[in-house]
Amino acid sequence: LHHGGHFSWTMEALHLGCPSLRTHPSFSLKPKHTNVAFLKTHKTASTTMQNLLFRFAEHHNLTVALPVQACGHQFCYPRTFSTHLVHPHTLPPNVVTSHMRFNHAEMQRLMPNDTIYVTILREPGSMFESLFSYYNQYCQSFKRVPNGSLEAFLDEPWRYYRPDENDSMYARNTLTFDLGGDKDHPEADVAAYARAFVAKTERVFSLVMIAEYFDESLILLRHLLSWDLEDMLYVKLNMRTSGSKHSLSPGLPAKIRVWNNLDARLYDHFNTSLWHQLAALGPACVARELRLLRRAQEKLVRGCFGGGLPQLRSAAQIKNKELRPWQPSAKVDIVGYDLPTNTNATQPGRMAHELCLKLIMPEVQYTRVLLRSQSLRYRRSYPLRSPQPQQPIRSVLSRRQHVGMQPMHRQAPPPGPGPALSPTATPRPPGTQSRATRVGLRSPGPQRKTP
Ligand SMILES: Nc1ncnc2c1ncn2[C@@H]1O[C@H](COP(=O)(O)OS(=O)(=O)O)[C@@H](OP(=O)(O)O)[C@H]1O
Repeated sequence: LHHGGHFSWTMEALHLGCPSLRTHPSFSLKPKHTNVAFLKTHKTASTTMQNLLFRFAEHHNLTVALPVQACGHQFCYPRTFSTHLVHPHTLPPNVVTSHMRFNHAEMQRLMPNDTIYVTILREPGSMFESLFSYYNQYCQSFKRVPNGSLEAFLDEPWRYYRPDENDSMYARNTLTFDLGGDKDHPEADVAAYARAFVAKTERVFSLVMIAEYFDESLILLRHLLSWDLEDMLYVKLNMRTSGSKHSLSPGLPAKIRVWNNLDARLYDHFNTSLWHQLAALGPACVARELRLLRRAQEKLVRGCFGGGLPQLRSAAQIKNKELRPWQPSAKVDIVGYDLPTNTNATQPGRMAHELCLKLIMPEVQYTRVLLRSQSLRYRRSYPLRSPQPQQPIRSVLSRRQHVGMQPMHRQAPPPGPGPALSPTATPRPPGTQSRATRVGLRSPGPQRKTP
């Protein structure tokens, strides 16, 4: 997959008249941009995107900033991101992509100066329906609603919604919140606030992808980062079964937009700007790249699964535990995939099997695998350090906070003891407290997969 792809892909694209390739004939020689911060927003196809970035990072031997174990697989969301939430074995990073509440200043301290910032948004109607279904057992605003009715919630949202309680960020303007904004900005000057917030987001993020146009967004991303076609391949992750989805009755999408007014403005703005960027690339170029991308995708899927995509399965049906996606509650089915048992035999070697496995590996497991491999690499590069007993989390944090005031990307990995925070811990079931919670590191809400 990774042999000769860049050349043939670039030659094909050259025939398309893609402007960036015409004006930069040396495109194929341009090095890939490898410092990327992807803000993983909620329910926006961000897990599919994260998986693509994890695979890219592994393939190119890059470092991915991952959360300290006390944060789980995300940077202690919904706390605002801070560099002391980054695992020391994952420094200095090239890529960051785990869930966080965005904080530009802290990201600048963490990431190299030439980092390209990317995020993804989704149409508010389908996004809110997904949030409402996924978090119906966690988010109090949703739990209060009789019969779990989305219609009832949207008829009188203020009856059920409490802006300051745990998990309220899933119930209103979730995108704005994830981007670091004020989800409950007062109505009086909300239009001015929205304009300023959109402008600020545009200044920081070089590309805002749109979930409905995922492949088109990937093409823009490919051009932005000078990546290869092979780097953009994916299979969809973290989908609900059709039985877990509710179609929106007429009138609901409009109510959702009013309730999530800041997110709706963000979406409208960046959806328009996505199409401007695609127009600048040229419709013929985009159409051809889409065809090439999808053709390559089919080839990959055939290679991995011996035909089309394997049948989607609910978590309980998936034999390999490493491939079971996290389930938010008994009421929602998140589907995943199983690798055919004969994959090893049909592939030329272990690398291919590994690639197929990673392609469908859910977020929680992949984060754990990556932390383990990066910790190993870290220890190998400092072989003289002797193993130390586990330190209390508070002292680890104070050491890292002490390291604190420097930009982290300019530092060597901090010397000293081995991991105080084991990379092998499993995610905690909802509602249970970790030791870190008791020392005050964790977020206010219960520890679980996506929140
Ligand atoms: N490639 C692509 N294109 C469009 N949509 C996609 C794609 N991949 C995943 N999905 C859909 O994204 C939803 C899951 O989003 P996230 O992975 O961001 O969710 S999470 O917050 O990390 O749990 C989830 O939506 P719902 O099924 O409506 O819940 C997925 O079906």
